[in-house]
Amino acid sequence: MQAKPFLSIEGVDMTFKRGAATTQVLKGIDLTVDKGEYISIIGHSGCGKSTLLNIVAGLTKATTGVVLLEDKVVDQPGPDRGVVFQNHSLLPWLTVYENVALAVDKVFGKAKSAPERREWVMRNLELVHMGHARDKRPSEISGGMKQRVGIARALAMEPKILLLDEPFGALDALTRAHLQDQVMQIQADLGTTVMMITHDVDEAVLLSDRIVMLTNGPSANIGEILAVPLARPRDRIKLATDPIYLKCRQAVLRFLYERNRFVEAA
Ligand SMILES: Nc1ncnc2c1ncn2[C@@H]1O[C@H](COP(=O)(O)OP(=O)(O)OP(=O)(O)O)[C@@H](O)[C@H]1O
Repeated sequence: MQAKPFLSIEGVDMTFKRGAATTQVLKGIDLTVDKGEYISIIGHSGCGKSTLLNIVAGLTKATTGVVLLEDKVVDQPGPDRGVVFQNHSLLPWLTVYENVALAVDKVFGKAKSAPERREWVMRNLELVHMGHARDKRPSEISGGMKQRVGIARALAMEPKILLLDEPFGALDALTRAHLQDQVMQIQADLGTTVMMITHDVDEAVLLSDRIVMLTNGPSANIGEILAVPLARPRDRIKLATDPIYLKCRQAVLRFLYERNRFVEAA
């Protein structure tokens, strides 16, 4: 008998209704993700990437179809799915430590003692190298640092899967590269399963085990899935001339700019 998939998206359609108008955004999405896999979702603006991630997060209910995480139906948000958005969602009146502690207390309030929870908050801040800024408020740290705290907060809930919605999209190129390396390191250390939305072809190839390419909407579906057979750990400088890297990069570019060229809606 075949093993059950870790995450399974089955026959997902999504139609939004506004008054008499209806728009079908996603049509017939089927995807399975293995435990420990790093999956990227790529596609042109407005094709439905965030909608798909929100359905997996339990923030949006699919019109038809089902999402199963370890065989359990996803029908609401839960701590087994840690979500990080492009723009950090830290509470501005709390410190870095308190932002993470809020999530930890909510999830582990009963299971861990107060000292254990404090140690766990700090361990997760250290994981993203933010322990030194524990007493700062979000307004006192950079955009990249805020994203790192957001990642620490998501990881501190010990989610089964990390859902990243363009987590590096608002960052400058150097900060972005630094954070990509950190996320790769964390994933190698913890074996986290990740589903990440990105617009960035190099980011998708560098980080992913597989790249899921969505066709243009309306009624977007999965046009192609590309396996990225690059050994880990991955080094961005060495990969810049690696023939497998270049071949994967070209395959994604071809999909996006030849077969599914972006057409701006009228
Ligand atoms: N709550 C909603 N109500 C109505 N339409 C929506 C809603 N959420 C998303 N849409 C529409 O669904 C389509 C897909 O949006 P979505 O944000 O999922 O795309 P995306 O691929 O993530 O875009 P981008 O790359 O620009 O972030 C868009 O046309 C958007 O206007």
